[in-house]
Amino acid sequence: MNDFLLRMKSLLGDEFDEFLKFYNSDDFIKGLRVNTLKCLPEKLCSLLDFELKKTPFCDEGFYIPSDVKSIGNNPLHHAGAFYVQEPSATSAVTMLDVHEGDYVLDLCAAPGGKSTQIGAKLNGTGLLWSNEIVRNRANILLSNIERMGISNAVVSNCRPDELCKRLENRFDRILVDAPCSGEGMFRKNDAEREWSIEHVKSCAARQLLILNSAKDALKNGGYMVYSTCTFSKEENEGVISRFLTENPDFELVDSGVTFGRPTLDYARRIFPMDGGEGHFAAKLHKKGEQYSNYSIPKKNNKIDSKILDFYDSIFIDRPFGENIEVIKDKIIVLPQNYNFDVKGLQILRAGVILGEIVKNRIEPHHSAFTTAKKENCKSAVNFDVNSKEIAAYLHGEEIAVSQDVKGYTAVCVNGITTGFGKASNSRLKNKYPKGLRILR
Ligand SMILES: C[S@@+](CC[C@H](N)C(=O)[O-])C[C@H]1O[C@@H](n2cnc3c(N)ncnc32)[C@H](O)[C@@H]1O
Repeated sequence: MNDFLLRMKSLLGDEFDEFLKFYNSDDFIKGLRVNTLKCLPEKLCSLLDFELKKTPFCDEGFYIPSDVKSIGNNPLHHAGAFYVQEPSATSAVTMLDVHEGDYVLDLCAAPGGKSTQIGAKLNGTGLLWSNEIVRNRANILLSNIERMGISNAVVSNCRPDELCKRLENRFDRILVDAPCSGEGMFRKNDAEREWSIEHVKSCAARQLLILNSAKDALKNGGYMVYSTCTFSKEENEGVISRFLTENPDFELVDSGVTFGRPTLDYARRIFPMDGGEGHFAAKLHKKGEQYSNYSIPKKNNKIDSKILDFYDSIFIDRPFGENIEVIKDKIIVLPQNYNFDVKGLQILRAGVILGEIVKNRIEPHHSAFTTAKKENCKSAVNFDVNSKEIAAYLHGEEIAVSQDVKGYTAVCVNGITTGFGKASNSRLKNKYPKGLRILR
């Protein structure tokens, strides 16, 4: 038996044999989370051709049958109706208990499973700040935030210490889904061959550093969830115990959930026997009274009437608000609550790109259409998830539309915005970004 399994045996005692059954099987536990910004669970269940079964870890989480293949190519996935997410990975945001209006920082956010879950909970209110230290992973995070239609997010590519010093006392809730030794993923990718106690210890040290950075950005009275997808006690319990010793102004609190099993009284561990591949999460409270969010002075910046005309020519009721700024060639609608001094920080996106200025003209941006609801689009075409038209659109082809559809037009799958095209003479020119298209 290898060192990893020996440790699991001592951790699990009588339950080890049950764990081994999962470990030795090729069928791993698969799931998805419905994105309530774009679709309700009942609607998704009625549109997919396989059965969804609820998980215990979050209201929007479902198991999918292990033989379901290529779900990422489903048009509803392209439309952001759901996020493919290992079921127990949704537990940490449930424990964070985000409320509408909260300012939430997700410090280790790529590829964005938990950030997009937080974004749905905020439902366009408050602010989501998603940070990822690795640049190419931050780009993937951004693309998922766009696909899931989150209008009130900031995506940054910063070191946690640099970022949190600049954002001192600004957040009601912080998630630290820390880089870890990933033991909960071993069954999937045989990474246990790379397992070593030195790696576990270096992950634990790095996690403590990240938590000690994150604490500065949390308001007094705020809550922080630390989570990993590993089983080792040097990470998880070890990191939480050391953090609490070093920071007496923090306490471990009961998150009120019943999934998985308790550890350190209030933290939760999830093993495959509990219905997920494996997760650990602990909720911390920063003592003190919580003060309310800064009131945002209404900006009186004069917006060029050409920009407003463009906005109104494509969307109804200015769905992303009017906090508009032109940065280089991009017209950006910033989140309403974006009042941060970001000089020197690597910000990839704040809010929604409404359009780009190309040779004195304004062209709409893909993310504006994925974020708007169909009802807010002046022109929209709608196709069924199984239609040949939506398949053609996602492949990058031109599609036939009725004669009366004209100009920039949202393309929807069963009423959910996926992208856009430009219509004339009964044809819709494809504007689905090349990097997102399904290859033949
Ligand atoms: C467990 S993953 C996050 C998964 C993400 N929360 C989700 O739900 O999709 C941890 C992330 O931490 C990032 N990371 C690696 N080293 C880091 C460091 N020193 N500080 C902060 N983040 C780091 C990794 O690039 C990775 O994207």
